[in-house]
Amino acid sequence: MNTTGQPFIKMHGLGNDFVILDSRTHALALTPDRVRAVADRHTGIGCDQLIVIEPARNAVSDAWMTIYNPDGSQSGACGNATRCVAWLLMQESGADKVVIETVAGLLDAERRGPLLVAVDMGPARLDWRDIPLAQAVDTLHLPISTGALVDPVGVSMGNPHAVFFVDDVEALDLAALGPVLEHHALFPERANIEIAQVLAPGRIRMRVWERGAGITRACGSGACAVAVAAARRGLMGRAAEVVLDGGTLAIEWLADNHVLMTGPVATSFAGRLDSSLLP
Ligand SMILES: N[C@H](CCC[C@H](N)C(=O)O)C(=O)O
Repeated sequence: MNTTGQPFIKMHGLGNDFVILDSRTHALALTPDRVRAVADRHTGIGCDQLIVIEPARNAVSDAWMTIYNPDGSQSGACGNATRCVAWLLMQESGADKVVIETVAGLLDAERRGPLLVAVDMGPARLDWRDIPLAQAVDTLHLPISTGALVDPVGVSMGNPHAVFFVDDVEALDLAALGPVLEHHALFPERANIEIAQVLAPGRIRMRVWERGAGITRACGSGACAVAVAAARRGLMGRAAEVVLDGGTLAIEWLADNHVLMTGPVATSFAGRLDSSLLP
């Protein structure tokens, strides 16, 4: 039983799972290699993202959050982890509202139930420069295709997404198509790839190939991107129930262009990292 290593908490949002570290209490020095070691599901703890809660960097936020993919890359957004970190901070303070800051901006989060959290994920970025894309194109119809996936919508929620609308998300080989599209030349910072199928008015099914992580059971920023893309394409209104492999998120694209995401959080276990993973 490791009693001296860096403490961690394992949490998930609809099966999108996280190792959460806290540098406010235990200073740590992460490198891409150490992120990969912790995230490895065979030789490490295993997670879709490694999250670090850091001291707030200004008076308007409660904490800073850094997001690492299991390949060691960083991301500007992680919706499911934001709900989990917000929940931890609210459990700590007893507050029902917190502000989390990331490299992409400030995120307001609010408790909606004992294990239910709403996050204002910030504005949808729709200009090609903000996705970012390698050239000036209409983000409502990106000029790329791979196999049966054609004509996606580009959206950033602080991280890049390409949303493809399809007739049946179960019929596509996302494991084969995802990595090709993630690394497409149109995406200088790569992209998260979503395939989405309208089930009914206000209800949409999606699956995701996450940048730097592969297929995950849920993607909060991806669900926001899908809801915005569907509204922009006129496929539904500005509120949607987004059904992911791991469960359902409620998304609303607000009149001020911010996107509100509401969904559950869950704790799995806590422990301390062996020094072989994080010296
Ligand atoms: N792979 C994503 C980060 C995690 C996003 C996802 N887990 C979420 O809940 O938003 C990226 O590189 O932008």
